[in-house]
Amino acid sequence: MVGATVALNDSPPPPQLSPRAAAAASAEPNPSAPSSGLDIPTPTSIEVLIRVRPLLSHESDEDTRNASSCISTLADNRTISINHPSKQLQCEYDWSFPQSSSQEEIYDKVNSCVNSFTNGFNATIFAYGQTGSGKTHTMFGPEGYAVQRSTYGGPNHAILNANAGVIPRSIVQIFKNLHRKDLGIVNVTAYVSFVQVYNEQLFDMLRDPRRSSSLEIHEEPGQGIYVSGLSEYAVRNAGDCLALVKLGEENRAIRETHMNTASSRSHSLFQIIVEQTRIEDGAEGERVLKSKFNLVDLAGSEKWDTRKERKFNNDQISELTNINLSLYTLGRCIAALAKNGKALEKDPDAIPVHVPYRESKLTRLLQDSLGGNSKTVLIATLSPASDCLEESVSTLRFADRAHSVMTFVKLNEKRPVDHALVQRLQSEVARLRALLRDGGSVNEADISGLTTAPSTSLAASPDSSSSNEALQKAMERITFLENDNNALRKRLGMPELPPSGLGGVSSQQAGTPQRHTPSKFAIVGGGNSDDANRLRTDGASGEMGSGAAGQHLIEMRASHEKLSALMMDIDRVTSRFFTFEIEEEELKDVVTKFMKAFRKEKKGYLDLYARADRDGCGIPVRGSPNFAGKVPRGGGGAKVTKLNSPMAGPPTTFKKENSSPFGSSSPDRTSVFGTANRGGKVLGLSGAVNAAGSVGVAYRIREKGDKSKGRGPSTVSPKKRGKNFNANPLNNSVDGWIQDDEDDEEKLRKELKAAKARMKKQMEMQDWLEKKEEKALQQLEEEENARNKRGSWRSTTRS
Ligand SMILES: Nc1ncnc2c1ncn2[C@@H]1O[C@H](COP(=O)(O)OP(=O)(O)OP(=O)(O)O)[C@@H](O)[C@H]1O
Repeated sequence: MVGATVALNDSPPPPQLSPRAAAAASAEPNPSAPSSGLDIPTPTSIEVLIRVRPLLSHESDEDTRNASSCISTLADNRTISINHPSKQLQCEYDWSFPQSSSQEEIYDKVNSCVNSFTNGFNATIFAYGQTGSGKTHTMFGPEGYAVQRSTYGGPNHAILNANAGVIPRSIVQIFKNLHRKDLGIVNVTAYVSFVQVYNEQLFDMLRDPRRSSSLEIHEEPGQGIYVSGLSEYAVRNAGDCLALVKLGEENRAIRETHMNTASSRSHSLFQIIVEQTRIEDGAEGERVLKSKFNLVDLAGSEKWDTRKERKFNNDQISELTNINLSLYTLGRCIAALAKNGKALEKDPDAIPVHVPYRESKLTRLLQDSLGGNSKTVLIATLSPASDCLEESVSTLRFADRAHSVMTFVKLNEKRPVDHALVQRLQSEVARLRALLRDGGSVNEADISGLTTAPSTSLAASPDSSSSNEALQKAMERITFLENDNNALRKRLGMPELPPSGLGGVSSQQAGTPQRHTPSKFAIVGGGNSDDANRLRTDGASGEMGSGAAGQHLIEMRASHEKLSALMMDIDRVTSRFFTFEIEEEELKDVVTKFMKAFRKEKKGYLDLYARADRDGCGIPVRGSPNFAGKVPRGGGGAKVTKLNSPMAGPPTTFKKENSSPFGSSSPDRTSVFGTANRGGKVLGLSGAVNAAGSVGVAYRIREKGDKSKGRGPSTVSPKKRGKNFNANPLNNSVDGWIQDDEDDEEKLRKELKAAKARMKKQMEMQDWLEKKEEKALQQLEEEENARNKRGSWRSTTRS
């Protein structure tokens, strides 16, 4: 359990909050801080909140369950206390909510996660707990929680009732944030999707109420994990979003069980993706942020009760088995991730154990949230009833493990190339070249305005040796600018320019105590392309000038190229794994090999930087006072912008249909600002409402590969999408096609037959699962022991 835990009875001694976890928790990125450096993943532990709901009347009813309340929270708001004749236990988490907690109090504790999301970080909030323990109540609100939608659809018109849960509250906060004037947001688009995992199959909750077309999960480099075929609705305001939540809830698989009159039989994932462009005061150029927010309401775990077995029909058996199976896999993933976190803490080169994400749809869907790039909060819900004690302890154990899991949070930022800056750098290089050719000296004023370049003083001096020194520095500076310029050109997709040669001198020339003239430079490089090529070749073989910076840059460039090649190799082999061309073992072997080479090369690269720094080349290096937080690339201290970020987005395009029944089809209606304001000023909010009074929300569909299509709902063919597909999610009546009853009956009969055939197996599986869980945990222990003995292999906890 987190922090100090007092074990009162038979519970094992509590693990303390690890130093690494504590450090990581304090190292959590500050979303409102300037972006620089936040694209470096920050290890952050999953935040664990526990909520104990009140005892319900049917639980305490003497004629039915006659249960008493045996779980409470202590005044420190962290400790959960179990007080039952068979078990006494106290354990501490990040926060524990007492039975009397309001929905608002719960939300207040996750609000920072919502703010992180709107500031460009991926975030996840998920509710876990026994069936009937209050997950849906916490995430959505109790049945009938009223959310008023505005006719105008502005964020402040979405009025929540006090019972509204985390999801509706988050939505309102998200749109409030996106409309803040001080964040420099000039354009923003928000997409919403809602998917459920029912019987190990994925269904679109917004367009497939009858669960007729199951969807597949895919992963592609640069895009992460996504559900192919899932509709993503472009929402303009909180009102749109809340209407979709409500619709999705209506389409969720629920059933009355002995524990809950409306028990969710599927795991649901409500996802919001926000793509925003910001232009901040005083910042160079615009930033594009793209972040994902996952709000997950899991189906509840439930023990197989043999006394009630007879009352279960085939569907129930199938649901229960699948729910338990996926939660069991979730538990194993959490256990493996927790082990990896602890092992890495002890030994950074520890070999991670396998995390079985692929063994269930749920864990595959949540892979990023559990061990990837996401700030994650777990809300574990408990019933205080004495007859739920066993399940409650099991939930607490799960929560405890979850807290040891590290995710790696980073800002999902893309800084589009600033063409003006490139132009300025190019003309700066040209100007410096001209100055040198004319035999003039270069002084500080000549290079003003280039804040990212090395700040070498180039004051002119009548003394020939110091002027030679100044010249040397000027040449180093030119090399720097040329490299920087080429790095920018590369990002623009433009061909690299050959080195002019002005930035490098031979050892002989460097030692010449005379002012360099244009003709001298012509000997080295002279700006003509042949010479430039020669220079590059010479440089690569180490003959290029003895100017320290020139030499360092050549070596660093070579090292950088090797590192890039290794990264590409790793990327290639990983892609092959995801396309099932190679097995996990092979992946591990190859990656181990590459990582070894990579580490070695990286060390050399950092050493080069250190040497360069020592030699006074003005290149910031880790540990030196001028290091800004990351190793510069492209041969200098210029600010590095990560273009190859995972925010490349799904392979989708957005298309609007003129004939859309969703009201206006103006091209701006997908923007939260509702205006054609890309890069311009915000003109206001769009609040198009169609004649029927339902807000029109267009959507796009994620497809595998790059054949994505955006569609207007009116163009979707019922046959293509399945006959029960609801084409218009916000129209309450299912518009479209008429059911073919006979076909359905036949289909149902077949399904029933198949379910019967599976039933026996599933019941056996139930027993087998419990045994397997024990075995898996034992195996993890063994693996950890073996790993401690074995050599070193460093990796992340990602599977
Ligand atoms: N904090 C709470 N205060 C009052 N009632 C609550 C609270 N939490 C849950 N309940 C009530 O308990 C019952 C079960 O809650 P809920 O449906 O949210 O459970 P669940 O964990 O989502 O169950 P399942 O996994 O079966 O879907 C509901 O009637 C709900 O209104």
